[in-house]
Amino acid sequence: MFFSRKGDKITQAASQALADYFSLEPNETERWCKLEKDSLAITLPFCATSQHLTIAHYVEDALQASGHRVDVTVTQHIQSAHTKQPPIRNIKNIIAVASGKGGVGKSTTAVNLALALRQEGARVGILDADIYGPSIPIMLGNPDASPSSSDNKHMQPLEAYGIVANSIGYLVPQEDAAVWRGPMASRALKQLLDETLWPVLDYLIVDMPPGTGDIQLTMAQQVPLCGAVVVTTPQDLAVADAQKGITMFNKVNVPVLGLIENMSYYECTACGHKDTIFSEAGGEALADRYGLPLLAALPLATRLRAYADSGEPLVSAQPDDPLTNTFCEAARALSMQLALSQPATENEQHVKGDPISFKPV
Ligand SMILES: Nc1ncnc2c1ncn2[C@@H]1O[C@H](COP(=O)(O)OP(=O)(O)OP(=O)(O)O)[C@@H](O)[C@H]1O
Repeated sequence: MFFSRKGDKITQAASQALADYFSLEPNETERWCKLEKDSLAITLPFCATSQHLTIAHYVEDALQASGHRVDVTVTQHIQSAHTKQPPIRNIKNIIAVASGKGGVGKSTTAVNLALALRQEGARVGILDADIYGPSIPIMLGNPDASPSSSDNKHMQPLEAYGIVANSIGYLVPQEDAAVWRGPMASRALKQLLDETLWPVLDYLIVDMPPGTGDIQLTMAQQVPLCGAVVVTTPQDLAVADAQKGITMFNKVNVPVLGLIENMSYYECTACGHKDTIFSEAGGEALADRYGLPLLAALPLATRLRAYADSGEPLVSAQPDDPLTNTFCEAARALSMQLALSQPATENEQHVKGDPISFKPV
């Protein structure tokens, strides 16, 4: 009895410390804590590897302050969110990255976000469904590659920088795909999803075609999406289109997990002056209007474009760059938002294990 009451106190104090750390309620963090003899195991339901040590020390200090000397370990386990559509083999969570307007930096954001999720310890894939301009192959440095197939029915995804990828751009010349009508485009997306031999993935990021027309709507309906991220610039025109994107996802009951404002400002590399080229705070205002988290406000930065063009995105090429840190913060916030806002499914039968030919990265 004595021990169980003491154990309860330790778990309560740890839940409170975690709640303080993440600005949550203790009833949300209690289930992450498990007391085993003299140590406390915390299992986060989202990816945040870069924070594990800090969190462990934070909770240890809080426990010590309340008179408990306990070793704390932190790990993470990402579950599948429940979706209406049947899940895809081996993929726990599919997240669309979308934009109402073209050219706002959706693909650049999608690929860096995917790599940031990977840096935070998640197993990640990216599916480039942007039929109008599939740019992921260039950004991953393998534009001339194509997925191999041993049975002419299934494709091996390509691997780059610790993530796996498939793209319409690996399969058909861009001028062919760009003139596809809606049904062909959405059939192609479904095929890419179903016929790729995905290894076990915590997250598959889908880079959607820009816009909010029939093609995008059908795609959003056909894929078991557990959420979407909408990318916009602060400019009124882009924000108005991003708003249409939010409405589109609401229509098909896909929760928007957050917004990313890209090209928020330009900081002069010579004098440090900040210029808000595409207007100011449009993304923030949109996030406030819809009660959505603003996951990041990214500057217009030459190196973000240059690394993407060179075939190794910034997050992979420059792990210590402050912008990489911004992407990692956005990745942790996105992962946490998904874990806390959606019920996880009890049934993970679709997670079968990695294909024999795949060596986990
Ligand atoms: N924050 C940024 N700083 C500098 N350049 C950027 C930034 N974001 C994107 N770019 C550049 O802007 C161009 C368009 O970006 P990207 O292809 O990611 O946009 P998109 O929204 O996916 O476009 P599309 O509508 O064609 O799909 C690219 O050349 C990219 O390198």
